[in-house]
Amino acid sequence: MAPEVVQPGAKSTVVAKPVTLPKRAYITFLAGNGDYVKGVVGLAKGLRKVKSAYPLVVAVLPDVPEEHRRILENQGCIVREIEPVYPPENQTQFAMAYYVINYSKLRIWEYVEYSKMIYLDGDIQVYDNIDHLFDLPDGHFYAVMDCFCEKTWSHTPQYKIGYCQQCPDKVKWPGEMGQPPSLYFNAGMFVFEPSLTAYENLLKTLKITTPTAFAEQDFLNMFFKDIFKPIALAYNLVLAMLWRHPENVELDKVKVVHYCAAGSKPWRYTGKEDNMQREDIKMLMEKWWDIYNDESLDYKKPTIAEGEAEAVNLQPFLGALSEAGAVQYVTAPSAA
Ligand SMILES: O=c1ccn([C@@H]2O[C@H](COP(=O)(O)OP(=O)(O)O)[C@@H](O)[C@H]2O)c(=O)[nH]1
Ligand SMILES: OC[C@H]1O[C@H](O[C@@H]2[C@@H](O)[C@H](O)[C@@H](O)[C@H](O)[C@@H]2O)[C@H](O)[C@@H](O)[C@H]1O
Ligand SMILES: [Mn+2]
Repeated sequence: MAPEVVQPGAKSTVVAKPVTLPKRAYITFLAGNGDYVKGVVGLAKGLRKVKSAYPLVVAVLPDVPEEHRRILENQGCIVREIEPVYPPENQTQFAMAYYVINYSKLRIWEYVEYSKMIYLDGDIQVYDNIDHLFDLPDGHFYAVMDCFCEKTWSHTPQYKIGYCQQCPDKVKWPGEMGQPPSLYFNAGMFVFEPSLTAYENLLKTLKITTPTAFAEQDFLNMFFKDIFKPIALAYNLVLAMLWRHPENVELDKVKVVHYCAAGSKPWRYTGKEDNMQREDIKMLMEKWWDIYNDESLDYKKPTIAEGEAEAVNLQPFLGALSEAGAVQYVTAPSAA
């Protein structure tokens, strides 16, 4: 039925098309039946504590057990299964053997129902609201610069000569070694726009790219080199920065902490590894556990109050109306 046309002078109650705001979400990645699920529960509760306005999507590999998926759904997460992504056959020695599964992160570019997403590793915690990052201009890949000083980098020329992008003047890049490395981001946190074109290009390019030590992190740095825009360290404190570049860190201004240093996963913390007895590390462990153990931060399913039930029942009707396309006018006889 064609929508009635408003007669001039008639009063009309416009039932306008519900405005669909561009969808945004945080997203993380979970693999295996081990203890990283604790990291994701902590992240979900941390985002709730800072009153983020957006949901947390969890891209899970098929090997994540039903029980873990239930735990995450009961924490308000949107759990979505993804197929693994493997790099081409290779003899590469990854910095950590398990990095091979991290290529599966590439699946998140397929979530085009979201206009913009913020990816966060499961070993990350958000201590201040960072929703404003969703408003960064489109067309770029935003992430925080990494550090090359940990032993995990010992295979690289920059480590061998003591060069790090966090302090480029301390040990200068020698001219005889050509150009210094391009700015390089840590792939534990980034702001991106899902896109099927980018997704297809990522998978196609991966097939012809020789894997390297930092797996998908190296690959993403190569792929997004031209549109990568560094954002402040406060948005992804790679823990090693505390002892490698303390002059660059203002801990009380840090909004996001990335527990990626050896021995720093809070749910596995023993304090035995190098630097794990530092006072700032012990404080950050306590901060993480305070949120993880805080039951007041557990997800509570929204209940529909009696009166709202009617409104909620209207939704399908309004939805159908909006499906009809044109703005609907419901004319009422003129009061005059
Ligand atoms: O057994 C694993 C290993 C990794 N991950 C996911 O992959 C991310 C990247 O791995 P990790 O954070 O351990 O790398 P790091 O940042 O420590 O180098 C993790 O944060 C998790 O989200 C996972 O779910 N299960
Ligand atoms: O698969 C490669 C991983 O590479 C990165 O971790 C590294 C990196 O941060 C180094 O700079 C540290 O020295 C190291 O400890 C840490 O593990 C990302 O955090 C992770 O999400 C993932 O991409
Ligand atoms: Mn990590």
